[in-house]
Amino acid sequence: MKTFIPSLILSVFSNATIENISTLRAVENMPDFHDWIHVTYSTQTSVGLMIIACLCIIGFTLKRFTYWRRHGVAQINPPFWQNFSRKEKPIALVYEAHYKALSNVPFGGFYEHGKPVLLVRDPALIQKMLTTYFSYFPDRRAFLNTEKDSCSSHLLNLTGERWRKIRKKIVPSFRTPSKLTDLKVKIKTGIEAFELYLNRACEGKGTLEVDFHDLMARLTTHIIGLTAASIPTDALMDGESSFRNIQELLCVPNWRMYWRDLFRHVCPPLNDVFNLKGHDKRIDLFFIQLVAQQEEARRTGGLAKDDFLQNLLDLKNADPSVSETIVVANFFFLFTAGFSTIAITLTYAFYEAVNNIEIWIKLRREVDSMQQDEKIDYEKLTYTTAVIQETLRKYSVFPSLQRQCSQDFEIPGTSVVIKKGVDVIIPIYAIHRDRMHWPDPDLFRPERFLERQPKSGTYLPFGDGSRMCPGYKYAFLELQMIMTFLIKNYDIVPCETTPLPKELRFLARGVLLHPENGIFMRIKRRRKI
Ligand code: HEM
Repeated sequence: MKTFIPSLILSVFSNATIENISTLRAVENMPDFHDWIHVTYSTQTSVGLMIIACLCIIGFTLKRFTYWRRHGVAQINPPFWQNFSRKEKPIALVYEAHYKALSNVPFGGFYEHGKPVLLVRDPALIQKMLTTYFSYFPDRRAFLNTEKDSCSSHLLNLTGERWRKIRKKIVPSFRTPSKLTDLKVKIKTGIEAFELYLNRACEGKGTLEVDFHDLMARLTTHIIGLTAASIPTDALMDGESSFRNIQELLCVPNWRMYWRDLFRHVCPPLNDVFNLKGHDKRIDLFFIQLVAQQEEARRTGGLAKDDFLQNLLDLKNADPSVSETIVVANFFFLFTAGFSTIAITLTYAFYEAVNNIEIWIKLRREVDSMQQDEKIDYEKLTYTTAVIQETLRKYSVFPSLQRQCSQDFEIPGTSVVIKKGVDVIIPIYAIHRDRMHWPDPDLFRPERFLERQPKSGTYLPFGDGSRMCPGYKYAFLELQMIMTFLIKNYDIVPCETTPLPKELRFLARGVLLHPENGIFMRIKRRRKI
């Protein structure tokens, strides 16, 4: 076998074969024999070429899938096909499996769509990579063409100077104390509209059995409509909601998205060749039209509004380098981040609280002891805040943080160099459920946040460093306001279809930690006390 393949390859190109053929060509009055020789020759050539091609593929694959081993880093060897197969497992669990497989090392390598990716486990190293060594890891993995793709050139994907400029300008609109006070008023308006919607839905039977995730998504969509664009959305109206339909397209993955992602990951230049978009065209169109309508209405009405969109429009008017695409993309992202992350967190927080009567009683005691709504000091809601923190630990909405190495980086204390362009994954879902850092990690125990501060690098629901989530204060405020409103005014209990903890599944292929098939619960107006 050892000599068979090389001799076959040689025979394809060797003079001997050519000489034989020219001798035989002299026998021109023997057509059948000539044909036979021709067929044999072309079969030999094809087989030879196929073998060469196979050898090249095998060589290339072996080289690619031993990248980490060759660089002195422990690696996970998934079956080759798994690199390209459709992900049937939620990404949180895929990375958790890698995290566990690399349990003896501070970092290790794996392969995603054939590309080497570094998974970092050590909290101290993670902390440093996100903060002290930020200049080596300033950006996330970029698969999209932020120049051409309407909804992709937003903060999450932008890099370098373009990212810095936009972040500096839009972050104050949801972080400074005065802005947070304004936002509080808008969130309250949204909650009031929701109360009418919920009471209407509970009418008749007096109780409502509902997919709590869908209910929370309607509420948070309505609120982000007010805070981001000062518009009431149709999410709290009966019947079809255009906003919810668009969100379904965005959050529920399908085959088209899978193939698009695969092409993008395996061969990024295909982005440009086929002009691949990050999202369904209908999503792009929806947000392009929404921004254009709002811009026109504000120009003709002469009315600048106090919201996220106005901030982006002001930025575009003041700086010619800020394009319409940047405005649409960032508006799209704030809108999406603003509804989905908060709806998911609320769903799991209530799921845990209603399944644990002690937690529910403690929450209610704290909320009932507070003053009337207008005067609630959310800072003082220590137990409610601990429930939110514990929810974000057990169910980290973003299961991982991503970075890309921008210049060769030698990991301190080792001789391992992370090469420029290598992707880095920080598996926060797995870290948040590691018993080394969190005793009884599957237990929902808010008290752990009242007892001690988490160790640095072990609790990262909002990321860290200069790329940290700028919306975390706004998110906390909204979560606290919605939780106090619901706990104060409604009884929420599990129903027959509420999944047991062991039955709870996350949506496979989703970017965020969506519950699969929603979480049904029963909700009823609380009797006046
Ligand atoms: C429970 C709610 C939320 C969670 C758990 C969350 C989590 C995260 C995480 C983990 C990141 C990546 C951080 C990193 O790479 O270090 C991120 C980025 C981001 N988030 Fe949030 N987020 C939430 C709500 C929001 C809200 C309400 C907004 C705005 C309205 C928002 C806006 C952003 C933006 C703009 C980025 C990109 C920041 C950048 O790259 O400069 N997030 N978020």
